[in-house]
Amino acid sequence: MTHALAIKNVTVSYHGRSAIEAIDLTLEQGNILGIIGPNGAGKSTLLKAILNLITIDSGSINILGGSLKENRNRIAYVPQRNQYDWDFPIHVMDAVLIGTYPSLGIFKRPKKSDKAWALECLEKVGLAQYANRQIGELSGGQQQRVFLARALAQKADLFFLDEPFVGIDIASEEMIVKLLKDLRDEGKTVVVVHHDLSKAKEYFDELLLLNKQLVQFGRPAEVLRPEVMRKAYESELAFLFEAGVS
Ligand SMILES: Nc1ncnc2c1ncn2[C@@H]1O[C@H](COP(=O)(O)OP(=O)(O)OP(=O)(O)O)[C@@H](O)[C@H]1O
Repeated sequence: MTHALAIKNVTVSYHGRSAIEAIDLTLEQGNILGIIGPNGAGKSTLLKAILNLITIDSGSINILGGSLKENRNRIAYVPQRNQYDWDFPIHVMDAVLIGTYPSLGIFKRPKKSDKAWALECLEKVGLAQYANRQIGELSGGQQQRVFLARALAQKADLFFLDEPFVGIDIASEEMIVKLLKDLRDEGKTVVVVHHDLSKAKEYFDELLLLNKQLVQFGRPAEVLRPEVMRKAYESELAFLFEAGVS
């Protein structure tokens, strides 16, 4: 089976300062990977590099055995919630239907079957009854579930989510985790940028601990060891102690 991701020696910098350095990673399909690390560790940068949203200085990134361009239709991306304009007037159903556009073509009207599939995806996230609401009227957790429904509508094989649990209620978080595990059980791959370490063991099959460089990659039990975590969080802890927080 081809790898979900094969990242070789990837470095990215902004204005001459490196944000991630020499990252190597091979991820098998059928896993949920959590990308963790302190603030400014380069987690979002790595995700953007994989998705070709920023240019890499060096290295190579292979997705599902090919380039991003070749596999674009097999990839779904849920950005951070704060990257959306929630006042933009769009119905929940239409937001999900956008997920079917790769097969639909952007100027074609959705068919009955597209609408039925979008509704099914909304059902999976428990929001079918909100199909005709404006998206701005929903709670943060519901909005995040709509965007997961949109990703599901895409029928992707590889899902990327950037901080999906920030500012959402616990019921939505649990529902999203369950859906991600269902996707994994179907053989799909899920990559999540995440900063709350307390649930990391429960949520992820693999963890990538980042602090500009790759500190550790492996099973949560291997990565979440104090001596490993200290390597990544040392400077953050030193800062907190200096600031008088204990
Ligand atoms: N557009 C940009 N221009 C310049 N520097 C940037 C830009 N985006 C990120 N950086 C810098 O690159 C480094 C990595 O940032 P990044 O957002 O990838 O980290 P992160 O681990 O996702 O952080 P956080 O957990 O705080 O969201 C940081 O030092 C950040 O200030």
